[in-house]
Amino acid sequence: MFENLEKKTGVLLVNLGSPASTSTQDVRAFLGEFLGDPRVVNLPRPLWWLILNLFILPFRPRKSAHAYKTIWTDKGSPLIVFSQQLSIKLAKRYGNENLLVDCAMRYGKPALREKLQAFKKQGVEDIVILPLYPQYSSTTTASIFDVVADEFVSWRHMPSLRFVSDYYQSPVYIKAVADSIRQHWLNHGQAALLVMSFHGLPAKLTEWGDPYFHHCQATARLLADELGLKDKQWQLVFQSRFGRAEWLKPYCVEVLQDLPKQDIKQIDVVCPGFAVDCLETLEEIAITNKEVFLAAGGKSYRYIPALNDCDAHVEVMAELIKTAQ
Ligand SMILES: C=CC1=C(C)c2cc3[nH]c(cc4nc(cc5[nH]c(cc1n2)c(C)c5CCC(=O)O)C(CCC(=O)O)=C4C)c(C)c3C=C
Ligand SMILES: [Fe+2]
Ligand SMILES: [Fe+2]
Repeated sequence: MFENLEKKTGVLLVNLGSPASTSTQDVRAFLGEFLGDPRVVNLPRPLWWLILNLFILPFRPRKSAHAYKTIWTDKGSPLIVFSQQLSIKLAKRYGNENLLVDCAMRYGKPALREKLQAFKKQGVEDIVILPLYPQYSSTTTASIFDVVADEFVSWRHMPSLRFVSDYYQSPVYIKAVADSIRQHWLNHGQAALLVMSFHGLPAKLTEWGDPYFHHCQATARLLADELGLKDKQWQLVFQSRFGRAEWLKPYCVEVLQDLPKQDIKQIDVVCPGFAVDCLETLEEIAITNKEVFLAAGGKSYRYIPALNDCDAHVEVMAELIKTAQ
C-alpha cells in the first residue's frame, strides 16, 4: 500500500526503551545510557557526568526499579511489548517482501543500530523512521535522528531516508485518540473534567527553540475541539518532572491536588503524548497520581489507556508512513 515501487523499503517504529529487567543493576544501566545522552540533559559534560555518577545513579535506580516492578508484565516492559505488538500488526496488515516493518528502542534493546544494520543486510534501500512521539522534542525525536545519522557515517551506500519528525496535529492521530476517549465515555460515563497530561521538559528548552510545548498545546486544543469540549471541560498538564529545575507548567501533581478544592472531584485522565502505555502512564498517572487526587478529596479518577496496539493505531501508523516525505 505504501511501498516505494522501485526500492525495497524498511519501516522502523522507534520508542524510548526500558531496562532489560526490573533489577536495580539493569535499571542503572538503562538510566546511565538514557540520562548520559547530551540531548536529554544539556549540562556541560564533566559537570553532568559527576552529578549523574555521584548523586543520581547510586540512588535513583532502586526507586525506579521499584516503580517498574509495579507495571512489569510476563512478557516484559509494557512500553516494549506494546511497541512490538503494534509493529507486528502493522507488518501483518501491510508488510510484504518489499516492505519490511520492525520496531526498535533508542536506549537498551532491541537496539536501533542493530535494526538499521538488519535492514542493510536485507537489501533495504529506502528507510522510514517513525519515532513514536507525536510531539517533537529535541530530547526524544532528535536523539533518535542522531543515532540514525551516526549509524550512516559508516555506510558506503546510504539509503534514502524519510523521518517523521512529528504528528501532533495529524488528523488521523487526533481522531484516533478522540475516538478512544469517546469510547471510554460510552463505557464509563464522562467526568466533569478531562485532564490531558503530557510528559514534561525543562522550561528553558522552550526558550532555546524546542517546539514541544507548542506541539502539546496544539494537540490538546485539537482534541478538545474534536470532542466538542468547552474550555472549562478540559485542562492541559505536564507530568514526570525530574530534578529541581523549572519544568513546563502547570505541573500535573499540583493541579490534581488543587482540583478537589475547586469542587472538581471526578476526572478522566488521558496522556496523548504517549503512543503506548509505559512506566509514566501506568505507574505515575494510573497509580501514584490517582492516589494523590483521591487523598486531596477527589472521588473518581479514571485513566484512559494509550492507543497501544489497537487497530485504529495501526491505521494511524500506516497513514503517517504513506504521507512521510
Ligand atoms: C532530564 C530528564 C528527562 C527528560 C528531559 C525527559 C523527556 C521525555 N521523556 C519522554 C518519555 C518517557 N520518559 C520515560 C521515562 C523516564 N524519563 C526520565 C527523564 C526524562 N525524560 C526518566 C529518568 C525516566 C525513567 C524512569 C524514572 O526513573 O523515572 C518513559 C517511560 C520508559 C519506560 O520504560 O516505560 C517515557 C515513554 C518524553 C516524551 C520526553 C520529552 C518530551
Ligand atoms: Fe522521560
Ligand atoms: Fe516518572
